[in-house]
Amino acid sequence: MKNIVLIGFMGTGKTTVGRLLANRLGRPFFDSDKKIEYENNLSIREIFEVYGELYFRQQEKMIIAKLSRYNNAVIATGGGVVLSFENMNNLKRNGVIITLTASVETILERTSRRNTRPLLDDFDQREKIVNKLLKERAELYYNADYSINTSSKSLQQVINEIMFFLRQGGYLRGKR
Ligand SMILES: Nc1ncnc2c1ncn2[C@@H]1O[C@H](COP(=O)(O)OP(=O)(O)OP(=O)(O)O)[C@@H](O)[C@H]1O
Ligand SMILES: O=C(O)C1=C[C@@H](O)[C@@H](O)[C@H](O)C1
Ligand SMILES: [Mg+2]
Repeated sequence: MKNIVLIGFMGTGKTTVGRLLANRLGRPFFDSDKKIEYENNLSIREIFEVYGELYFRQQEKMIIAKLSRYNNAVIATGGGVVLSFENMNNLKRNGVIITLTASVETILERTSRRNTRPLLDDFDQREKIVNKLLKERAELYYNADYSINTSSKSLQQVINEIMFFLRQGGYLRGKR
């Protein structure tokens, strides 16, 4: 069975929704950011600080290539996974791609809860940075089989909407 792959901007809920969805479906869950942290024995923040973003993107490519070879998994990706065609080609080969979106306001609120995202470190400029990155990436996030706006939706509502799409699309082969 195909992997279910969540893409989308920081704070749209990929990690949280992915874990819950995997539980619901009884499938294994992988988060590419978490995998990179584990394999490097460093946090994303430390990787950016010590080795820089380019190194992080290389690590991300390697991990995405590995995860794409799995079957039947739920995969939450990092917000910048769409920046590489190679990543998206790998993920699409054996995956159904779902984009999570959210309003700028929602993104700012959700990403301020924990300061784990080095690209949003400059607190005074966060709104500007989010708007800039969203503009640069908006089109790339359309590169999906389905898209859900998660603003003002509960986690349960998001999961239910994904489940509906997966059933309709025949991606669950009759499983609940
Ligand atoms: N639908 C939702 N309603 C309320 N809170 C949510 C919702 N989705 C996610 N959250 C919360 O928003 C925060 C960010 O979510 P999460 O870390 O899953 O985002 P992400 O897309 O994985 O971000 P990143 O790209 O940085 O990894 C978490 O505190 C999570 O609990
Ligand atoms: O949007 C991005 O470029 C990022 C999102 C996070 O998931 C992490 O992958 C990292 O902080 C970079
Ligand atoms: Mg995440």
